[in-house]
Amino acid sequence: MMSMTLEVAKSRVKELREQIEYHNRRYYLEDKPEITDAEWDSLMRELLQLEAMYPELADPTSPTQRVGAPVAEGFTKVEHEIPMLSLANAYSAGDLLEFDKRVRQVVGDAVRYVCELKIDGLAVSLRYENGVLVQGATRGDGEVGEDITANIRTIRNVPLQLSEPVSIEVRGEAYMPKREFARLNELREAQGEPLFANPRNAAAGSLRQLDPAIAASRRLGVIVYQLAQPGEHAVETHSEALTYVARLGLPAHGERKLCRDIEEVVAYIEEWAERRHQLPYATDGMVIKVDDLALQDELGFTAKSPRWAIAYKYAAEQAETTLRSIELTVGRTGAVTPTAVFDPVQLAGTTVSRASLHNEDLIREKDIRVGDVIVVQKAGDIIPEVIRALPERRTEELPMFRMPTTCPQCGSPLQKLNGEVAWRCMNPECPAMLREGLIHFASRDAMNIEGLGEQWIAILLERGLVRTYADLYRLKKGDLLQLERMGDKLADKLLRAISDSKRNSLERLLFGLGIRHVGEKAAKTLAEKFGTMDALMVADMDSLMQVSDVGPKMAESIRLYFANPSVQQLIGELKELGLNMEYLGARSAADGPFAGKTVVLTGVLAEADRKQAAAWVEQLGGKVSSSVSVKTDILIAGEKAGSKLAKAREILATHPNATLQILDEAEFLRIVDEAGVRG
Ligand SMILES: NC(=O)c1ccc[n+]([C@@H]2O[C@H](COP(=O)([O-])OP(=O)(O)OC[C@H]3O[C@@H](n4cnc5c(N)ncnc54)[C@H](O)[C@@H]3O)[C@@H](O)[C@H]2O)c1
Ligand SMILES: [Zn+2]
Repeated sequence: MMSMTLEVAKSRVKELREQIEYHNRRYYLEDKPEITDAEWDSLMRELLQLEAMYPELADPTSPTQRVGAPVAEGFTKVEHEIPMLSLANAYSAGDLLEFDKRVRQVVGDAVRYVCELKIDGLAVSLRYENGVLVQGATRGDGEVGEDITANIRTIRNVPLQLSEPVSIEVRGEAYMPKREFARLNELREAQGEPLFANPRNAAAGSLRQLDPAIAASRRLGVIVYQLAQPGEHAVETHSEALTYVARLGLPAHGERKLCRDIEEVVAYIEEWAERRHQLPYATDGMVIKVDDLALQDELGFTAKSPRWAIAYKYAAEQAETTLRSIELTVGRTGAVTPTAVFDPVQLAGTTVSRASLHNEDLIREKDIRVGDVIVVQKAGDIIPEVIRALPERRTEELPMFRMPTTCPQCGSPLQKLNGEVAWRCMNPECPAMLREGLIHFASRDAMNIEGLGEQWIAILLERGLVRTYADLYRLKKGDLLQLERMGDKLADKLLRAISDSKRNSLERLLFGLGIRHVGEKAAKTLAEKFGTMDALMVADMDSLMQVSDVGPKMAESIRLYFANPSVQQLIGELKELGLNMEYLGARSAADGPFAGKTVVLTGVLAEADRKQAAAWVEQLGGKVSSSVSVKTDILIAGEKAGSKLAKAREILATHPNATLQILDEAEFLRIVDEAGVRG
């Protein structure tokens, strides 16, 4: 690079800036990156090096000098009183030693650092006035962000009210837990929707939405890592600021350590290199911050980042292995998905040997062939993916991958519907589709038949006890008792769960049937708008498309589905078997805002007695408990709340990771009213 002429450098710099701008738009605005973070980082590093070598090429509009991207259309803008900046990066212990040297040159040797795991989500600002949440915003370009208050309110661990009536702004990382990311992508794949590249993009894509119902349906969390104006709150160090923030009831960053020197920092980074994969959220590094706020002030900022902090990035974990075969599986919509099967490798804490290849086009684009050396990594720390093959390592000519023309399960011809990349088995009786379909039908978000998991479904199919969805409701105790490992009690329990599911509201059945493009949310809207299965079955394209969220693709798919005589027969049978075919109004408990939460009531409520309030909590999915402990999720505190409220505050102050949320009566009633369970 040293021998590069200015002309060559200039054109390379231009090219890099254009590429980075392009990828920034894909990443920050569209939440759909095309390249990996490591690839982006290397473009950025090259640009930084060139700009350092050729100062005459400096430009204040270069992406090296700017944060993020401007606000997307449709959002209200929020001006940040204090800019929300990025962080400088370190990739080695050497980089950290240099950072330490620069810091000590300015502030002297008595400096302590706080290390915090770098959560891979998106930065958000939360503003409280007199203890009440008034605004949530994205970082945007650092100066102006997007107003996402309505979405932030749906995040369960963000308190709507603090334990003290203070006015503060905090910053934190909004993230999608790894398991939720996996669940969401599975659902999207099944529905033929594009996948999110990683939890960060999924979180950003969920929060940067104009409809808060989307964010609400995805289980996001926030971890607070900064108090915006610590000077106003009588704290002298960053550590104290986070302790204070936790005392207010905010989810302060808990995975942190105060280090005496940079060597201790390096050791802490090592300590977490592997362990971090066990955390419920994805992390991509460690943030190192000068703890003393007065020293932070002395160090100040560059245009893009604070001089008192640096982000150490762990190397993206990739491994090379050999592709042994490409397996084909048939999903519940009939789509045939190729899966790479390779020699087992250690990756981000586990051994992996399989990764989805999604579709034939992708395999051809990446020219992946059985026998190739391939590079694999885990997207967002959780889902294994094949990044590329290394054709230069081929020692012999390998055959190109070819999709079979018939279903690997039932032998019917495969078809490609217009515009789609997936090949599909169109045989409605294909056993593979039925198996996947039943798993989905019984799942928690669909008919919620507890106990009827993948294994029992496989056994029922194998024994020929079930051939259609309707057969589930025809099962007799005698049938079940023939099965191995099926006891009397278990059989009763299973039959009761199956029978209970008959009473589900229409949306669960609609979602469970697995109509293409009809997700959980669309099922709900359709049930609400049409009221009954009969009305929906005869709806024409026009009336379907009048429903918000229903586009031509979904409307078409619904029409086709109900036009199918075997579907009509199935619905008829389900009706005869006593399944409810109507929308039952208010949300069912398992979707309720308190679903899975342990709730404690205390104090006096003005508008409801304790018993009534408890009934609402239960109707909305919560479990009422009488005492406050670390396991409590929500405390509803009325007037004159005493020892339970004190206990809750104590827990929040002493457990930085506690997610306990304190609601007053007004907030509680607002949730109850939004869910429509109050008369
Ligand atoms: N793949 C792509 O196309 C593409 C495009 C643009 C950016 N990127 C990725 O984004 C990065 C640059 O983005 P950036 O400017 O947001 O910088 P960054 O993500 O490297 O670092 C700054 C951010 O870290 C976050 N953070 C997490 N934990 C934190 C903690 N404990 N304390 C402080 N901050 C914490 C904050 O949100 C902060 O804004 C790149 O390194 C790259 O990985 C990728
Ligand atoms: Zn088939």
